[in-house]
Amino acid sequence: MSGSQYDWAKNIPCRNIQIHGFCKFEHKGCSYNHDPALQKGTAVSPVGASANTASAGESTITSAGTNSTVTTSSLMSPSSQLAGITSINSSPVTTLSTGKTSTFKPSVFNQKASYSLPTNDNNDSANSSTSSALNGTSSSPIMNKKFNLDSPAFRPTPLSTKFASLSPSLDHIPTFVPSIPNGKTEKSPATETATIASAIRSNLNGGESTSTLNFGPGQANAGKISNDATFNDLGSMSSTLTKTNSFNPVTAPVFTPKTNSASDTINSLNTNFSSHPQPPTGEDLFYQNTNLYPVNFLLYAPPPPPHVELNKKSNERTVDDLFINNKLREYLQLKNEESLKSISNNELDLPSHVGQYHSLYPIDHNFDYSTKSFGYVSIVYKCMSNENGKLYTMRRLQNVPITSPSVLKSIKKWKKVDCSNCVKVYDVFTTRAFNDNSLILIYDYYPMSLTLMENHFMSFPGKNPDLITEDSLWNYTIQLLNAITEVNRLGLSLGSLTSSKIIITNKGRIRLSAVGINSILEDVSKTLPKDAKELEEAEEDSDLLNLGKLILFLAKSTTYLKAPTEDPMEIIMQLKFTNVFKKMLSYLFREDATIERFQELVAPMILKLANGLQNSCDYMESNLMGELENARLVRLFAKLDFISERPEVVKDGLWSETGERYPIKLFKDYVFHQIDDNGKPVVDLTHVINCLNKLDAGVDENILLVSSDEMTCLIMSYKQLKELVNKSFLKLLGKE
Ligand SMILES: Nc1ncnc2c1ncn2[C@@H]1O[C@H](COP(=O)(O)OP(=O)(O)OP(=O)(O)O)[C@@H](O)[C@H]1O
Repeated sequence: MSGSQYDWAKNIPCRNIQIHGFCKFEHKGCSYNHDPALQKGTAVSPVGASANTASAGESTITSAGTNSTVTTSSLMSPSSQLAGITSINSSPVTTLSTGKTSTFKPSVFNQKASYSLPTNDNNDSANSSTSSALNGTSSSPIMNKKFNLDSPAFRPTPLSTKFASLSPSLDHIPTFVPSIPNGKTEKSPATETATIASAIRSNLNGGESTSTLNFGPGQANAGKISNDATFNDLGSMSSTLTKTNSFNPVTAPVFTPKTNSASDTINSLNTNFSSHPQPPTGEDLFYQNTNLYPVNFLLYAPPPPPHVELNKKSNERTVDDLFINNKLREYLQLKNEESLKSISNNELDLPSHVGQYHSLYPIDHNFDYSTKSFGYVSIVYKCMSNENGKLYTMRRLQNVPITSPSVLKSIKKWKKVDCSNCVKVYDVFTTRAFNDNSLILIYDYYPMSLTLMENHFMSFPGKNPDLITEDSLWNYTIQLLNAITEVNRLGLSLGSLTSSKIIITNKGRIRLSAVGINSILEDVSKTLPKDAKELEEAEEDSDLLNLGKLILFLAKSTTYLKAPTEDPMEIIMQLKFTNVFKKMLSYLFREDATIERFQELVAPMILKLANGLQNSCDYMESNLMGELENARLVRLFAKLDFISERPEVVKDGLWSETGERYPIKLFKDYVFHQIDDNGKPVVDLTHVINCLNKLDAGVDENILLVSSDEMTCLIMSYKQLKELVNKSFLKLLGKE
């Protein structure tokens, strides 16, 4: 390589040094300049070469609480190194660790990180240096000769003339318009672009613009854009904006989430069986499936994933274990949800009140009113008493010919029935509130109940009919025997037992749902001209026989009868159940059957049932115990909140933040307002419950309480805190 040939390069900094930090051809003939003085301040500094990064190895990240000193180079990503981060400092705070999350690090928010970004000057100078070299503005005469401003520019020959006439200005470049599918209205690209732009603008401006977008069904103004499939995505995106901007809490429709929960199933049944199904309104369509999940039942205690549950050691607990069993909780919450359902009176043309009862809500699942269990159309509502605010079930029998109030007298005796297998009856009266002559009976309300008929023979969305097994039939028999025994003891008779008048109020728990009606209707029928023979036949059936008929009806539905017959004994012989069961069932059809003898017959099974019930009681009690502990903590929460941050005593030096009760405020910060190393809030229920339990017990364990500005640090024991809390609370009550 001749020295004179590459003389022009001797003032140009070598790019190898700029890029790699060194040039391996420096002494092997590279003609570019390797002088460090010239390199500095010209191009982007290579890693480790700048003054900033030279000190990087000494800078530290001081993690509050851990006091760890870590070299920046080991922590920083290459990009941050390039960005020249020198140090992230925060004042170190040492705290006492009382658990895995009990390190309070308020200082993390106050970290003042100093960043040293590469300056534009450097880049500019590098660029200018490079470009000057390329543009030949250096003093090299050779560059001037080879490549200068006067050199002809490269102009590619256009392949087509399509764009030749277009202006190079950005404003004049046409928008890309995808080909329009068949059948779609064609719009000029310019119109579309303008319309989209105006639509977005109108949405962003809170819909002030005159152009309207229609993104959801039921919107009054069906805009022109919404019909165009090209804008569907844009529409769905912008609909959020429109909805948010135009939301008015006063006029907004009440949102009822559509869920897959059991209660929803029941709800949907109401719709499915309705004889006059209502077409969904625009709002219904809009809201449907917006919330596929039931109300946030798991918001505060999600169940652990199955693998965690499986691998849990006997001494380990999850947050889930601190609360009532999830399935039980969900079930109870669904019941609560069902109890709270309501409907506007106008919607179903229901009276606003019937006597002292108001807020009627139909709970029938079967809207086929042609089936008349009692010879009259019967409709069941949930209602609320104006007297005590409790929920009740109102059964309405339409057009019962009651001529005298004396026919209602029998209810007095029925009110005395206090049996766990009978729904308690409270009241009976007649009303014209429904614009007819209705007989009303008021019963206890059991949310989410299904009749035996519904449970075993009907399928609802999300629920198939439950299988009838020998065990379930024993269960029903014994529970109904209990009801019969109690009713007979009071000198009453149940009359016919039908599967649609027995409700399942809990797993395997059944209750007679329409007690007393038969007695009233019998008295009513006595006031009417009646065939004497009919009356005789009605008297024949004993409660035991009625029980036998019901159990036989349920049992025979499980078996295919080879020889269809009406004779109960023959049917029982064909059943595929144990002989003990068959013996029990056939006894119910004997004329000499007595309750006492029947009770003896089923005694072993009663013991089995009693065992199951006691186990169930124990399970419920253990859940109750857990909730008892939670209730204790709720009271403690309330106590703490009653004491701290009271506005009326803020001027009281002793009570306010800087006064005697200051540790309580700091303790609340310690429990609820911790943040982790990254400044993220620590949401750890275990920590909260640990701390509150220790406070409640007043343990002799010290904690460090630090104010958020780190100006105050207190070391206190839970014992001292408990004394302070109690003292403050008594003072608040004026008892100190
Ligand atoms: N005390 C009650 N508490 C809660 N729900 C009840 C109560 N009594 C009845 N129900 C519910 O009301 C609904 C209607 O009950 P009803 O006795 O009218 O049954 P049905 O199948 O409609 O019978 P029918 O065809 O004879 O009218 C059932 O789903 C039942 O579970």
